[in-house]
Amino acid sequence: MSKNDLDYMPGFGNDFETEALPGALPQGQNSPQKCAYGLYAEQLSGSPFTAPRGTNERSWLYRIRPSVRHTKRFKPFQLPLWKTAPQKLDAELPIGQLRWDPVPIPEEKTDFLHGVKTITTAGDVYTQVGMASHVYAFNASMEDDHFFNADAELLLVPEVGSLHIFTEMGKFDVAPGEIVVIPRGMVFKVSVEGPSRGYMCENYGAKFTLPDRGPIGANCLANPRDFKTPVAAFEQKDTPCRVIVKWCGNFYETEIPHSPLDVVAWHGNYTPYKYDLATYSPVGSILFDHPDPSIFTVLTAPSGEEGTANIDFVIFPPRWLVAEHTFRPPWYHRNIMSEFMGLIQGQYDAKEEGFVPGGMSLHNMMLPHGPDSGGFYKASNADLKPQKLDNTMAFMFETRFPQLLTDYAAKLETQQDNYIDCWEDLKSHFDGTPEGKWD
Ligand SMILES: O=C(O)Cc1cc(O)ccc1O
Ligand SMILES: [Fe+2]
Repeated sequence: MSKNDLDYMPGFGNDFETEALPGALPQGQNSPQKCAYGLYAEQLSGSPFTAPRGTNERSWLYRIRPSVRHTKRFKPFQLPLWKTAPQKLDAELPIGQLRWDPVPIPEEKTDFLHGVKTITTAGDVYTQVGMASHVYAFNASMEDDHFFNADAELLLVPEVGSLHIFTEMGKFDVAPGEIVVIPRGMVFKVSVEGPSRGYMCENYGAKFTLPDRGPIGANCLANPRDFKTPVAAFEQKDTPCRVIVKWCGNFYETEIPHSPLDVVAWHGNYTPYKYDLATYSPVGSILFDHPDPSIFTVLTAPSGEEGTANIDFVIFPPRWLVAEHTFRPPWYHRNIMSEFMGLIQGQYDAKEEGFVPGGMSLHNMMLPHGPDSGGFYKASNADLKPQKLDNTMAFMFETRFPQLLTDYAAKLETQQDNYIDCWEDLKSHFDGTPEGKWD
């Protein structure tokens, strides 16, 4: 392999092409009678063959062995804390509002797959709608184990520790502050240097794409060139390996005598990619009032119904607050969409205390929420000069479906029993006068 096998190509949804050995990628056709280097040609389809051009996704992989040689007989594999929708709604479990402190990172040797714990599931994997919100916490690399998820596209949001991800289509380094998206069906393994923690969204539905910008125009928000797809990289390893598969909520393993990461060249538009959240160019209110948080959407997974996302991935990045005569933090609200939030860094402006990096909150369909009492009084009395919100990076997995809690999440010892009390000190200021009473 060349020393540049950790290189990236810019662009979102481009038709890329890349080869780790010169001449490995056929030119002018997909299926030569015999491929260079004796490789096998294989198509990986991310959309039905007949999807409209704008959503048609597939890649051609040129590999040492075809994927059918990377899956032998399957036997069941257990990952009991990684759950899948549909879950039955357990009347004993709370619906929210809920908040948790960070999950501890295990001390015993734990790899990525065993580090995933499901917090909520939504929709239905069998009909390819909905999602799951997970946390991961682990400390060991997958050496000879590999994984692919037939159920979902994966969006990983690291909070502690960089992830080194070797996919069929190339290698990534993903640091906290960056995100990575791995398409449904793609084989990969995750390596780490030490304790690692973050969040993960499983998208059972249509792939994440960039939101339309409407009147914002052709620039800002997440710009396509800031998305990075790796160049081809492969390993030729003829020692025992395992492939673990997630398929309709069950896990299976299969043992093979070689590495499945053997793609020497590829071309196409069905690819993994990473994105640095610091390159997001937020657009906001520059005179008064507070826009809906959809203005901070990084990626959206459409549901088929216009404007109603299966999932929106939204961030709350560092930014200037300049609105005049305005209550600047999030307003109080109830929402038909369900909001799972996490914090990658610093503080969130609606919750200065209690919501810490690695923690999470759940504000489910139609359940009221908004700034805690401290935040409300501070913002109501603030001097409204321009203010820079620094040292902050929160995010939201927002879905049109109710997010059902797992038993694990409901019983997690880091759940804050007193979360609901953060609104306890919001008083009535109504005394019949237009000024109200504020003492
Ligand atoms: O609940 C939250 O904190 C997320 C959020 C932020 C905001 O500015 C407006 C609405 C909203 O749901
Ligand atoms: Fe909200």
